[in-house]
Amino acid sequence: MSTQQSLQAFSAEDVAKHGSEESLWIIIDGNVYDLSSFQNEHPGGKKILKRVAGKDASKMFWKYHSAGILKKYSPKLQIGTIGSAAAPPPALAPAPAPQKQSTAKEPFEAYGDMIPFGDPSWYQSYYSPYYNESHVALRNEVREWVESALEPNAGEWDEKKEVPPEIYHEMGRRGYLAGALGVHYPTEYTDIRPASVAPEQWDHLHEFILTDEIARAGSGGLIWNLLGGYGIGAPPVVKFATPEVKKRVLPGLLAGEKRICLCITEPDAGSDVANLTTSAKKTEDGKHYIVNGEKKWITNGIWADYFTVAVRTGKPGMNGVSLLLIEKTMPGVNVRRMDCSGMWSSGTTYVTFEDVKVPVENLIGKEDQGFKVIMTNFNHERLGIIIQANRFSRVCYEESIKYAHKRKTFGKRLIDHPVIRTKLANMAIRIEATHNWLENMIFQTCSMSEQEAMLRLGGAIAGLKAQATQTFEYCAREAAQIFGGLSYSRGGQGGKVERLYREVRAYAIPGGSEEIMLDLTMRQSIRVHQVLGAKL
Ligand code: HEM
Repeated sequence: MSTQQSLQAFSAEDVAKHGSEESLWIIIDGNVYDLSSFQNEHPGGKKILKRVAGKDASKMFWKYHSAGILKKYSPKLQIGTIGSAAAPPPALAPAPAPQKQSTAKEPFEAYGDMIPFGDPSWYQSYYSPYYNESHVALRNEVREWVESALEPNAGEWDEKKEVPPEIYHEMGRRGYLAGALGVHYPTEYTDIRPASVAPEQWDHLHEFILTDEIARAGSGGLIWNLLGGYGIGAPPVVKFATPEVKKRVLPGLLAGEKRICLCITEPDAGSDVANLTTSAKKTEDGKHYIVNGEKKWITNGIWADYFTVAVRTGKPGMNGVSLLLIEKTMPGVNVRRMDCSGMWSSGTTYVTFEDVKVPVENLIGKEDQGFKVIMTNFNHERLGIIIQANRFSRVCYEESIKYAHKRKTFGKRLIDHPVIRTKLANMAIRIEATHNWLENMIFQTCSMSEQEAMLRLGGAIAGLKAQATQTFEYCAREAAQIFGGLSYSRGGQGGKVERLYREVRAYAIPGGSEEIMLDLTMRQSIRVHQVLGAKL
């Protein structure tokens, strides 16, 4: 295995001497790869490599692969570069770190590959009122990690239905878990600090950037593995658990050493939360609850140490619901993996509670007032879904525009066909509309109290969720059409699009289905605006 340190400088003539099966070297973009051993395991076949042995194979390589392949295989196969310097290849070069202060008058330097609409506009040197240099620094830090450690492996992990636990620990060590709670950065429960942002500066825009950049790996399964259970299961504990429980539970959770999930949905109660039936009956001595019931589609359940569970402690309807922190070590907690059409590495789980004895100290918030706790979770949960769905739409668009520049049909590139440009434009206009509204909403949450945001933004965020998931569905479909057969087989150039297409429903249904969201948009906005003075 070669490392970046041991790269050597070669000339084209040196490479030409290795043009046989016994010693098979090729050049891609000025870098030299030794494929002598790899040729037998090359998924595209051995013969095709022999044809370019000893030569510059850049054109052929880019015809059949996307950039992630080089990132994944370079450490193993790259032995040098053409010319003098043994600099890291472009695909592995660390992201430039422009650190200019932004004001509404001065945009940041361009970042990323500048594909039109391929990144949020403030990455591409457009003016924005929202961001400062700490956002730039975090963006660069996260992107570097995602591009080197996550994106090249996302497909493999999804097929295996498992992300190495080390990656989750790394989320903790980097302070990303602590920064993903929809609240201030909780320095009171952890000594971990993010590398690029002072904890007191950390705001909802940082969390937005963190989620958006991780979503760029193009796998809902991966991002739900890392943030799916935690991002909705941990905030109620942070906000409403007793000080003793917080002290005992939070340090391990924030460090990524322990895992948590949120259990609300049941086989018979999804968006209709007020009708859940999992029961929690108090023992006669008043010291415990005995919990019985089933929870379904629980993200991360199979790996969870803690379960934030909605239970019925009182009368029917929303005023009889409470939240309990149930622990894996308590007898009677059982989990089994569910088979779903997508999100494979997210660990979708069926959880059963059978006579689980839970100390009353594990109550989160007040008895029978769990519905309020659940309500305070919604904006954060939905904004997370929106951020991810919109970046996935962008990934579909970005993959498509790149592919459209290399694939030729009827004698010209796809991008030269007006029908393909129209498809790309229809994707881009939806993505940009969603992103701009999303930035505005997150900016509001930075400025409003949580209570105010819950009341005033609930309707708009519900509408934005519907818009984001409809956009995702649209973009996944259009990208699949552009990729043709490549989006129907798993892996390879259309791999991200194939996977994302299967993940669309995981965004349009949970966290409030599109139908419920659209209705809520109007119901809640009308109610709030009547209070604010709308004459209707
Ligand atoms: C560093 C060198 C190379 C590596 C690491 C590599 C790796 C791979 C991998 C992992 C795949 C599976 C599909 C995917 O995940 O994209 C693949 C497919 C393929 N490769 Fe390569 N490859 C290399 C060079 C080349 C070259 C130079 C050619 C052509 C001369 C080539 C032609 C193909 C073809 C035709 C496929 C099948 C594409 C399809 O299924 O549509 N590869 N390669």
